[in-house]
Formats: sequence, C-alpha cells, structure tokens
Amino acid sequence: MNPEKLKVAIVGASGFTGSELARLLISHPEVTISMITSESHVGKPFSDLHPQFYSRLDIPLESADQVEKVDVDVIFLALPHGVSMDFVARWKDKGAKIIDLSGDFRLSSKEVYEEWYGKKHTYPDGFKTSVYGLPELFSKQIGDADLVANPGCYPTASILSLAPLYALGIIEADSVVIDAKSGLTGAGIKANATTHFSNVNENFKAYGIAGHRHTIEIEEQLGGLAGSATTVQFTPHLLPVDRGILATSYAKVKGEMNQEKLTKIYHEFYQDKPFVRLRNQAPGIKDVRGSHFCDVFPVWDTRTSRVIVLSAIDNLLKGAASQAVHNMNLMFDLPEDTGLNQLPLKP
Ligand SMILES: NC(=O)C1=CN([C@@H]2O[C@H](COP(=O)(O)OP(=O)(O)OC[C@H]3O[C@@H](n4cnc5c(N)ncnc54)[C@H](OP(=O)(O)O)[C@@H]3O)[C@@H](O)[C@H]2O)C=CC1
Ligand SMILES: CC(=O)N[C@@H](CCC(=O)OP(=O)(O)O)C(=O)O
Repeated sequence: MNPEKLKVAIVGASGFTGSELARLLISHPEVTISMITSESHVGKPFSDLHPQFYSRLDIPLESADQVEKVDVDVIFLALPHGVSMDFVARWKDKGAKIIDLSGDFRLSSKEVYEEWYGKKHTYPDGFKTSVYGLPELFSKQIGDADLVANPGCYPTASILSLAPLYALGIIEADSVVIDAKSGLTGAGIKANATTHFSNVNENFKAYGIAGHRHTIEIEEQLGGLAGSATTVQFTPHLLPVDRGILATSYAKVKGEMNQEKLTKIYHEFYQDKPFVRLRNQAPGIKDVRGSHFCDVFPVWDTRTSRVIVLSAIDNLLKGAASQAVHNMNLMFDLPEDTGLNQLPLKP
C-alpha cells in the first residue's frame, strides 16, 4: 500500500451508491480502499454481492463497527437518512473527514429536518459544521470542511439548472416550477411495491406531489444564492429506466430577457466549472450516463416569456457517488477532476 495514498472506508457498500463509490475509487490514483461495510453481508466478498468487481475487489465486507479500529482519512457514508447521523456523531472526532451521501446534514437546522423528514434528528450539532457539497457553488467551503453533506440527486439537477438566475437575483417570486424524472436506482437497492418491475415497466408516474423532501433542499440552496427565501413547485416522477435524472425547470425573470442574454448568463456562471456542460440542444439522460457531467440547456420562450432549463445527470454519479469523490478531491486539495473524467456510456 502506498502510504501517501488516502485511505478510505465506504460504509454501506452493499447498496447502489456505495458500489458506485467503490467503482470510482478503485481507479482513483490517490486512493486506497481500506474498508467496505455492510451489516447484512458481513464476511462475504464484495464481489459476491457486486460481481462486476470479480477479481478486482474481492475483500470481505465488514461491520461498520470495525471502522472504529482502522486508521482512515475519509469515510463515505452511503447509508439511508436517519442512519447516517448516528455514525457522524460517533466518528466526528476520529480524525477522518466524513462525506455523508444521505440527507441528514443537508438542511439548515434540526427543526427544518424534522418537519420535512418526519423523524427526530439526534445530532443537531452536525448542522453547524456541515457544508453543502455542491462543488459548483461551494468549492472553497468544501475545501475547508470536515463534514460534507453530499446533495440529493434531484436537488443537484434542479439547483444547477437555476443557480445562474438566482445568483443574479432576477427570478420572479413564486414563478419556479421544477418537473423532474428519475431512474429507479434513485430509490435504493431494496425493491418494494413502488419499484417492482410490474409496477414500473411501461409505466410512468409522479410521486411525492406537493411535499417531497427535496423541495426544501432546493429552496434553501436557491434562496441562499439569491439572499432571500424562495418557493419552488417540485414534482418528481419515476421513470422505467435504471439510472438518470432529467429535470425541466420553468421560471419567470425580472427585466428584459432574450436567448442571447440567457445563454451568456449561463456561460459566464459555469465558465470554470468543468463538469457542467452547456448544451445547444435538449440533453438526454443517456448523454450523461456513467459520467460526472451535468448537462444544462437554457431556453428563452419568447411566446410565454418564460425561461425553460433542461438538465440531465446520472443520479448515481453526479447525483451521488462522483459528486462525493469530487468533494473528497476538494477536501484534500487534489485537482478537482482526479478520477472523474469518464465519458458517458452510450448507447
Ligand atoms: N440512489 C441514488 O440515486 C441516490 C442516493 N442518495 C442517498 O445516498 C444514500 C445511499 O443510497 P443508496 O446507495 O441508493 O441506498 P441503498 O439502499 O442502495 O443502500 C443503503 C446501504 O445502507 C446500508 N444500511 C442500511 N441500514 C443500515 C444500518 N442501520 N446500519 C448500517 N448500514 C445500513 C445497507 O447495507 P446492508 O443492508 O447491507 O447492511 C446498504 O448498503 C441514501 O441516503 C440515499 O438517499 C443520494 C443521492 C442519489
Ligand atoms: C427515484 C427515487 O425514489 N428517488 C429518491 C431520491 C433519492 C435521493 O437523492 O435521496 P436522498 O435525498 O434521500 O439522498 C426519492 O424520491 O426518495
């Protein structure tokens, strides 16, 4: 083992985002995977659960309790919300940086969390130190953080679609509608009635209408950019595909607007952001599948005087695992694109 490499633990490696983290980190030049955990599969070789790793990552899964005993630089928590918070509380003084993929530390306070997640928060001090891990907006703060709250998948696509306009303070109050669609892996590895093949195959359905927990995450971040609270209408849908998110955002803006001006605003905002690709045609989820890109296409509709922004990401990557690796790169002062330059898989 190269002692100069970062030693990482992936907690929750039996799940979808945990295995995608392993796939990215196994070929990251500055990382050694020291430990991977699962409570349901302790002792099994990782490649038994995820055969794509056969002969490349066969180490056994261990219980998360074992993380206490190893010296690691970074801990990735790929756990459900409500579970991560206890591990963060346990390991906050361990001397490792923590990147939490769950929603446990993304919001502004215990009160807001409990209202939107409908469960008690047991480590509210974490809200004081956590940094929202969206590198396009907070790279400096992420660089100084010990605890990063990796954004949700829908919020990543939604916030990046509207951030340039919010940052200028030109969004008309109460005008924003975000209509988003996700592939099934967004729901995690355990099947349930909603994600059962028979219920999703050749079907397409909205859920979480007027109350999905990502609404407040989007509102807090976009409101923060504008410097005043904002309301958005957010509706998620389940697509019968395995991965990918397409968000279509609509907004009214203050003052004069046209396509040229809109395109310029987006180019200026994202000019030094290597993983946001401004497109000149509507992006599809296959254009970003398997990659860390967020493809964004802003359109001015002269007829309705509305901005329409399409944005596409891979929910497991830019929406979760590759975003977490991007955050790790920033936290350890590595070039931000290290290990993240995979081109999309298509078809
Ligand atoms: N899937 C996605 O597209 C995205 C997911 N996220 C978030 O990332 C996190 C992980 O998501 P995902 O990988 O999809 O989830 P999965 O359901 O696929 O995996 C969750 C993992 O958590 C482990 N786990 C569950 N309960 C416990 C527990 N009490 N103690 C220890 N480990 C536990 C499971 O391990 P085992 O059962 O083996 O013990 C499993 O490995 C979630 O918070 C999710 O909301 C964020 C953005 C996008
Ligand atoms: C398709 C699907 O079910 N998606 C999940 C969101 C996945 C995600 O990003 O969730 P967290 O905010 O919990 O991390 C959902 O709507 O609950």
